[in-house]
Amino acid sequence: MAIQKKHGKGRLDKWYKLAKEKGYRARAAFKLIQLNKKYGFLEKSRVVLDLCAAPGSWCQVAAETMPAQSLIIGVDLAPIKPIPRVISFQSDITTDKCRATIRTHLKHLKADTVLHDGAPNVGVAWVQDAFSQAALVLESMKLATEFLKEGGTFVTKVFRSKDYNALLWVFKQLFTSVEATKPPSSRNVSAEIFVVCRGFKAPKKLDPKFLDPKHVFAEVQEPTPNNEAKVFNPEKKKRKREGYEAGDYTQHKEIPVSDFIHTTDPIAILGTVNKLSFEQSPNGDLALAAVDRLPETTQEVRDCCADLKVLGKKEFRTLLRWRLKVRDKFGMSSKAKKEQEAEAKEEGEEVAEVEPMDEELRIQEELQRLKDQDSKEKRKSRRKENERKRKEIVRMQMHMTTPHDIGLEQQGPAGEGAMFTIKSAEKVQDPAKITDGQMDDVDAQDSEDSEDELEDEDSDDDGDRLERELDMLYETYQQRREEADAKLRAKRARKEKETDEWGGLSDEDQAGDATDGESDVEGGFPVRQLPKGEGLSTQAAMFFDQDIFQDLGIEEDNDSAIALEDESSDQGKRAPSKDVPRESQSKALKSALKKPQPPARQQQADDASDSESEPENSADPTSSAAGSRPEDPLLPNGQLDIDIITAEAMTLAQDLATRRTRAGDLVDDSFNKYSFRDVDGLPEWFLNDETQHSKPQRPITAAGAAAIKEKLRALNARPIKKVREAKGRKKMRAAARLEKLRRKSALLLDDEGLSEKDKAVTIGKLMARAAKKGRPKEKVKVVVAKGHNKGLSGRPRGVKGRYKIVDARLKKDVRAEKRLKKKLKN
Ligand SMILES: C[S@@+](CC[C@H](N)C(=O)[O-])C[C@H]1O[C@@H](n2cnc3c(N)ncnc32)[C@H](O)[C@@H]1O
Repeated sequence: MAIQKKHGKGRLDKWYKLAKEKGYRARAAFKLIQLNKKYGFLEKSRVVLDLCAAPGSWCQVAAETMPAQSLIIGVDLAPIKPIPRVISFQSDITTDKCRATIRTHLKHLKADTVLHDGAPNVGVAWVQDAFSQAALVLESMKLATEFLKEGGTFVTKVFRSKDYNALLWVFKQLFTSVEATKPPSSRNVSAEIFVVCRGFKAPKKLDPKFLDPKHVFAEVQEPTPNNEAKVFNPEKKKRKREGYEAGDYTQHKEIPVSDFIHTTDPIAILGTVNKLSFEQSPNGDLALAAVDRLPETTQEVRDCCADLKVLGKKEFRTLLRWRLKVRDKFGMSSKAKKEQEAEAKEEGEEVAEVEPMDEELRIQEELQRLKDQDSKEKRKSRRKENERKRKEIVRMQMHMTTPHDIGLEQQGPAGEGAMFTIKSAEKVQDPAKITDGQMDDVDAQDSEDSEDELEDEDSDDDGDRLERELDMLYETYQQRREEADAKLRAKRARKEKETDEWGGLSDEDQAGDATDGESDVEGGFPVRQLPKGEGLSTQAAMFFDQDIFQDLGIEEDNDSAIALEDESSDQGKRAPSKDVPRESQSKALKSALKKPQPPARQQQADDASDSESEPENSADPTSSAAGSRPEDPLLPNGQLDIDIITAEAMTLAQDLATRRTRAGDLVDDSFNKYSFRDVDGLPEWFLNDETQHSKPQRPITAAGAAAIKEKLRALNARPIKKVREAKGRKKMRAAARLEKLRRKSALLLDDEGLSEKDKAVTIGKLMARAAKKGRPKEKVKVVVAKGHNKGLSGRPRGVKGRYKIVDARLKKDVRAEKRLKKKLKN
């Protein structure tokens, strides 16, 4: 049998060495020291009970820290070598004998603090270890409740297993404050955590359930299983902080597809399992074979089932939808069941009804069913209402509605029985009907449809629920990613800022809307008025009046618009460098280098994709070069202050400089197939995923890449911040000295009592002193008076600069004196 090395898991770490150095019997001593440093319970305690104390390092710490004359009792299964000021004995803390012995030692006293660092004989299997440790904790708490005084403290070690939350719950019932902490000396690889429970409530009658392992560990469960972590972050699961499932010690999990179809919690399966298998067992599985042969079981579904750990949200959705379809086919969904019943009724078949044996039981069941139905409906309406409110708030934040509108809606026009609802309006294919006042048709159709709708709602219920669950999990997952990733957080903040900054409809817009006379109506659609007399030709004005140009800043910057107009209309006829004024060119270039503003949604999507790639990898050179600043300020010399940081941007800049590309081409290029993707109504998760790839790939040249490399090299060659700061400080001090000197010299010059010569001499001295101050202090060379330097009166041979002759004996004596002083101090 292999011998386990004592230094496995890095046991001989710094705490181990420190414990040896300080004379503690175990490195665990530092855990108590650190816990006490944080909560300070030992200094206030006069009586401490240390359960599971061997070899005794916690007792040692307690004896050191607690006031003199304190009572410390330590107990363990293993013998504890005597420790001064500590009473120790050997016993099992789960036995009555141990309890009796403690009582005899405590006499009439109660403990201020009960410590428990117990660990059962570990190494059998994680599940058993974790469970028996949790049970031991409960036993120790039993003793604590018996011997702790009111307001006392209980410190215990707990393993983070699935029983952890149950234990915390019990502690919270008995103590006013419960905090879990992991001291630095506790190894990160260890699942142990320490719980400090303060303010023992000392209830007169203790509910025995609190101390019953069967009750505690069976009843108190984790409130909600963290399916999100399972679905979107399978790696997290590997850490096994929650502990392994009983009897499940393998990493790879494979279950038959039929289990996935049958389960009531498909998301949990998707999160925990590696593969859904279509393979038949030796005895054959009919359900599996049927699923395998269904036309709905496409190759895509099979591929998805083969490895669940590599799937994204889209694929999970596909699997969930497929499951619903299969359940429908097999008559497992509520819709299918209803259909079957209806068919049976139609055919005049008698639907077998099982008479309940007991009338009372039947009534109870019926009541329960009605209750369930009622609560389901309530939940549904609450959810709908919440969703509506959320949307309303978003609309309000975007100035798309006013609180007044909300009030109106709440009062009812859009609610039940309303004369006109958008929903009913949507159902009418011809909007003209509504304008003609033919709402009767609408209502009739509405009432007809309402039954179908109800049925649809029922049948889609399962799918909706699962999709909602999946959406929620995805949202939480995104939030967690944002929390962990500062870049994503910054991106989200920027997005929010953009949304906030949108000022809604301006007064002008509204005024424009109000004055009908100014906008022509053609075929029922308002036609935008062309800008008049702004120096653009009518054709150009119409062209630039398109929505996509609205955010380009062309209107604000008339010159650049003219330059662009010239370029767009005269392309090929003349080079802009010759005919367009230089200033206009620079402005056109500026607006070209600014990221052209595609539709708002597209830009958001682009932003999202940017956040996930490093600036160097960004495929949009204009965004990575100039996109970091909202405005590109001009340098004092009038040049654009654009920091080019990517090879793509550098290539583009070089192309622009050498006229291989013109600003106009750049603008044209920006309107590519990616700019006008129709993203309306697409879910956020899809956009997040898709926009990583939906962007143009711009070529880079070797020269561009080399230039960026050179730039980075120059950046890296700069001195580090500390050095630059030190140099800056030095410069500042020199400037201050010079200023002082200048002031003093001015005073001296004004002094009429001094001759010109004296003034010159004094100023010369001042300058010499100031120059000397700036120089580093010259080191004094110490020369020992021995050998040929013995008895020497003058500069020793070969020594330049400042020197000091010292006596060898004196040197030794001074050193010895210092040593002695230090020793006495310690
Ligand atoms: C990690 S050690 C305690 C170290 C101790 N706190 C120290 O500082 O030296 C865990 C101890 O729990 C003890 N133990 C486990 N089960 C016990 C039980 N039922 N009764 C008493 N002690 C027990 C073990 O004998 C072991 O010495």
